[in-house]
Amino acid sequence: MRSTKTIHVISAHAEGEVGDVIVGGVMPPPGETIWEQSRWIARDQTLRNFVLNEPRGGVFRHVNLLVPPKHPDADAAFIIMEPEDTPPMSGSNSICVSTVLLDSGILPMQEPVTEITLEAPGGLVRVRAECRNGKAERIFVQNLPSFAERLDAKLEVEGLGTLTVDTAYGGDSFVIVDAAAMGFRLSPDEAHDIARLGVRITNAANAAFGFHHPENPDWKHFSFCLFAGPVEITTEGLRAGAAVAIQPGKVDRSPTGTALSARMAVLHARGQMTLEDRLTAVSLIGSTFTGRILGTTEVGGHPAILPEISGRAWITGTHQHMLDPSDPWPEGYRLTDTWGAR
Ligand SMILES: O=C(O)[C@H]1NCC[C@@H]1O
Repeated sequence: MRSTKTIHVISAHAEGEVGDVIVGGVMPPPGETIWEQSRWIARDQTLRNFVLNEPRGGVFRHVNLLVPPKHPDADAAFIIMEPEDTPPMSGSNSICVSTVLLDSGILPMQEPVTEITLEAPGGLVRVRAECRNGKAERIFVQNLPSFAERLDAKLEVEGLGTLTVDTAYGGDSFVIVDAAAMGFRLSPDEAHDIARLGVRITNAANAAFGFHHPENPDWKHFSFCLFAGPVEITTEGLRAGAAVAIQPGKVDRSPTGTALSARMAVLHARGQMTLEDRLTAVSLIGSTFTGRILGTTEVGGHPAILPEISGRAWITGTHQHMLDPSDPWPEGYRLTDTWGAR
């Protein structure tokens, strides 16, 4: 056996969505801040290609690189690599990272509750983990300040006509469409159509509006399209289906923590969700994240909420990714049969 790289990974999923964690074998990238380091990873592409492309990755995989924190309050920091983007924050990935840090012993666990602070590229996120018998059973993440951007905007999508959409930020940028108005019940058999249409809607919103974050001028595009199900009132709070199309064309298996945060910001802006409410988002595979609004704030003078999301993650294995120097595809490859719903 010979290898010019050995990258140590603990694999995990959060409510169905894969979020692997690189725990060794990669030096921290250059940059004064975690955001700058994440921009370096996004520009350089070498690590992204190595772990995300086939034969080591696939379109379903997200990979997180642990790096030493820059902020004095942070216990750990991570850079998120998604199929096409290297985003400010991610709900499922932050839940996977927290679970791997605690369940594998990288950070000490205290039962019944462990509190840690993580530094995501977009900022600090406080994490509370409910822990029992050495397992972080539920992770609560205080996500980045989230805000509604446009409400009831008109968006022309070729072949679909004029759609009424909301746009919002929940740690990442969303176009939000009404699932029922698009003809979806949000059942698993609709995944391919949701992926395909979602990418068209995201691309149309990028062409028509572009995204603007008042404090992060680098994040200029919409990453995702959320197909939002109707909000039902149950004895346990509010409940709604959620399916998120991820570039280049797949559906999040989890209910998407950033989407839940974005949706809570929109519901709050419309006066349809208060600080007393809980909103449970249900994914196409029936998994759930639950959210609440901890308070209100401002982002660059824009009204925003402080969201908390919670969900569960499980470790699925460990890998040592290697590169034989004679491998003709050191950066791997992507083909459109699986890389993007057509
Ligand atoms: O939960 C989330 O926010 C994420 N899931 C995969 C894509 C998003 O970043």
